[in-house]
Amino acid sequence: MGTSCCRRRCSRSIRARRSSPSNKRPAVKVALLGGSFNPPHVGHLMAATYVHATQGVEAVWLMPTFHHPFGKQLESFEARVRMCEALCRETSGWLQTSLVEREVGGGGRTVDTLAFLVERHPDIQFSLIIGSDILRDLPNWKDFDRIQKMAHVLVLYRAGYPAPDTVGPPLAEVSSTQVRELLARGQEPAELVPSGVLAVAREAGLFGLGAPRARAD
Ligand SMILES: Nc1ncnc2c1ncn2[C@@H]1O[C@H](COP(=O)(O)OP(=O)(O)OP(=O)(O)O)[C@@H](O)[C@H]1O
Ligand SMILES: O=C(O)c1ccc[n+]([C@@H]2O[C@H](COP(=O)([O-])O)[C@@H](O)[C@H]2O)c1
Repeated sequence: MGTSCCRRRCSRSIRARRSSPSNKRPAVKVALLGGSFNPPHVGHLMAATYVHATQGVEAVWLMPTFHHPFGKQLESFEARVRMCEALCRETSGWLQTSLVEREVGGGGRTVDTLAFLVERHPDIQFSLIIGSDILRDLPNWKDFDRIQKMAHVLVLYRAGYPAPDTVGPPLAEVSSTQVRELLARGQEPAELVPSGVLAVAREAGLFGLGAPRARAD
């Protein structure tokens, strides 16, 4: 999948729109869900599904970070992309994985990614999904005001992080941190991570999976 695929799919709908007799058709709407995805989990899937089901967007693009702006230590970009692609396979095709953050490079700031996407896809109207836990970090984001000019920002209510002006009901109480902690204890987070994502993680030996476990005796 990846960016090229997002471009292909969107180009198709854009071409269809351009060949339409009316040029008053609304823009193609795409919601972006950026994240570490270390690993992706059912909370990401629920967030994307909620937005696709209620916000009138044709597609949701997962944008795994290439360089995390705050320097989080993560599994490799390629491995996280493969896990995101496995998450996307849980849907009928409206959820796609974008490699754009690798293409943009730099410090991994969302404003730069968004500016790049807006220029590349002038016919797409972007919205940006963030969970309400992110609100406390926003003062440290680069140019959040500019982000709001380029995209409609949708703040989803992440369970445990109530805030004013969130959209929708509280979403699943699950995090990648919790998943990593379970894996580190040798527990299978089968109820929190789709099996296809876990299969990719296992096959690639991510999060210590498949590594020899220390014996207590
Ligand atoms: N359970 C959830 N409900 C709603 N939004 C979520 C949920 N989990 C993640 N998100 C949102 O998805 C985006 C990407 O999240 P990220 O990949 O950092 O996952 P995370 O679970 O927060 O990871 P970590 O525990 O490693 O910090 C963020 O905007 C975050 O708020
Ligand atoms: O643009 C910024 O300054 C900025 C600072 C921190 C995080 N972000 C983005 O926010 C998204 C969620 O980040 P995180 O740490 O919750 O995985 C991800 O796409 C990051 O690139 C963006």
